[in-house]
Amino acid sequence: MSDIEEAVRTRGLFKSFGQQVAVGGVDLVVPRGGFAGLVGPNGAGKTTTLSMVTGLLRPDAGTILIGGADVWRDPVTVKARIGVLPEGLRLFERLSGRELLSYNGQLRGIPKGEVERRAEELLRVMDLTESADKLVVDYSTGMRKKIGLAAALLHNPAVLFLDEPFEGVDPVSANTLVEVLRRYTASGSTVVFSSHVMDLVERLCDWVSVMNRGQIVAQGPLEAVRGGRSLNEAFLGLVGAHAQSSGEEGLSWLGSTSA
Ligand SMILES: Nc1ncnc2c1ncn2[C@@H]1O[C@H](COP(=O)(O)OP(=O)(O)OP(=O)(O)O)[C@@H](O)[C@H]1O
Repeated sequence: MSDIEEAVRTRGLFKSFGQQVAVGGVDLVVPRGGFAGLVGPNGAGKTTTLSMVTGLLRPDAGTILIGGADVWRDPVTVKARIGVLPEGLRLFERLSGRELLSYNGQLRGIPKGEVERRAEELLRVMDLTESADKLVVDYSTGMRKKIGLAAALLHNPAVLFLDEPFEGVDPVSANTLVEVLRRYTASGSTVVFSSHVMDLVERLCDWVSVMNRGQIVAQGPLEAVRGGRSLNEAFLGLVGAHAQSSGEEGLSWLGSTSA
């Protein structure tokens, strides 16, 4: 794949926190127009990788290109191209949903009338019109994810990064998010999202990167990574989860009461 066809390309990405190597030389690739899942067990380094890729955390070493532009050398170009739904979702809580979108649009330099038009459409598609004037602090988890996604989409980015977008989201809201994301990728844009939910990744993604202990252990088209198994089976094999789950030896005290 040439750099032109790659929406995201990291080389030798590295980050440690003291003695802890969080990301140990990652070459992440996501093809343009792909719907990509970044999966891995807790602590694998997904959030640290996405934070560096989106310009939120400076790498110790390595390079990151988004659509061929270097994230840390050319941050203005890259930030205009990307949308981010970060982990923990720190939003401006004292704004209403509508104000949040309006504020984001103005920060992005989009003309006011256009911001209003896009914001109303996004609120409608996300089923948030009735709550548009409520403060974000009073939103539920699912509503926060939806308004966060709306804010990340408002400037029509070429690449959208989502850290655990479906966590804590009910099936109805998850369905709305999926529909919006499908529509977005159908037009040639790229989505990269991290998740623990293999079924969802299998259903949505055409490209998968599997991380374990700060490394990419498998990466490519979904079918190739699965290799004829379910993604969950392939994942457990890749991250060595069978070896870790020595349930028969430990926890002998658990479940032994007979009250
Ligand atoms: N700010 C930090 N300071 C110290 N250690 C950190 C920090 N951020 C992450 N780490 C460590 O780096 C490793 C990777 O963490 P990271 O949050 O990137 O994993 P993850 O794959 O996103 O995990 P999860 O699926 O649990 O969210 C972990 O061992 C974590 O403890």
